[in-house]
Amino acid sequence: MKQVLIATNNKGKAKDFEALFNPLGVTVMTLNDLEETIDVEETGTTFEENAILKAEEVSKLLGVIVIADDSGLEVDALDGAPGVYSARYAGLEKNDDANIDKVLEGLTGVSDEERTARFRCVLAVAGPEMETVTFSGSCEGSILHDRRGTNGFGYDPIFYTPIKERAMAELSAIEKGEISHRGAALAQLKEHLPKLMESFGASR
Ligand SMILES: O=c1[nH]c(=O)c2ncn([C@@H]3O[C@H](COP(=O)(O)OP(=O)(O)OP(=O)(O)O)[C@@H](O)[C@H]3O)c2[nH]1
Ligand SMILES: [Mg+2]
Repeated sequence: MKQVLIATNNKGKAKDFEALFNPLGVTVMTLNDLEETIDVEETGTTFEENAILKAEEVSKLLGVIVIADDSGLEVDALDGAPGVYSARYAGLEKNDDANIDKVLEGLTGVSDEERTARFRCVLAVAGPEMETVTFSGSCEGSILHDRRGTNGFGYDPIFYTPIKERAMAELSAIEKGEISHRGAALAQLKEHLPKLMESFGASR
């Protein structure tokens, strides 16, 4: 069975990747499936820097090809925040619910027209004997006034996607993958790296 290792501890991302990879006959493993605990410090100031950092460090530790994902939400009325700090916007403990509250509070009194936002995702692929490569994707939408739906993770309950006319958290994982920043970045990866897809079979 073909397998790909995603250098993430985020179970929500893992589900997104499963929906994207499983139809291709590729199973997804993440850092949560390993016995050792690996948590790379994200010291970069861009999604790209952090994605490369996570991919290269985990690949070096395990000696296999890995994909890392660095992603986040940019809200225009908040000058692009939370951006690269999306996971810890409301505090170091990474609390999705508190992060959502902080975004909603920051947008108090902001009209529907001015609530534009986007998700961004950079995927970095790193492995022994290969140059690290990156692929990016984005997904435009706007921030709702209240939570809607229970699927997904992070800011999905308050992110409205005009393409699907629903909140991201109201979409199935498959539907999310069709329009998401992660789906778009992975589509790039697949298009440009058919060779790499073959080598996923050797990564275990
Ligand atoms: O509603 C959302 N739907 C998404 O599809 C999504 N993608 C990213 N995000 C937010 O951005 C942070 C990433 O930060 P991040 O890339 O550092 O990941 P992380 O720290 O959660 O896990 P890891 O991969 O680093 O182990 C996440 O925690 C979320 O708050 C999303 N929110
Ligand atoms: Mg992180």
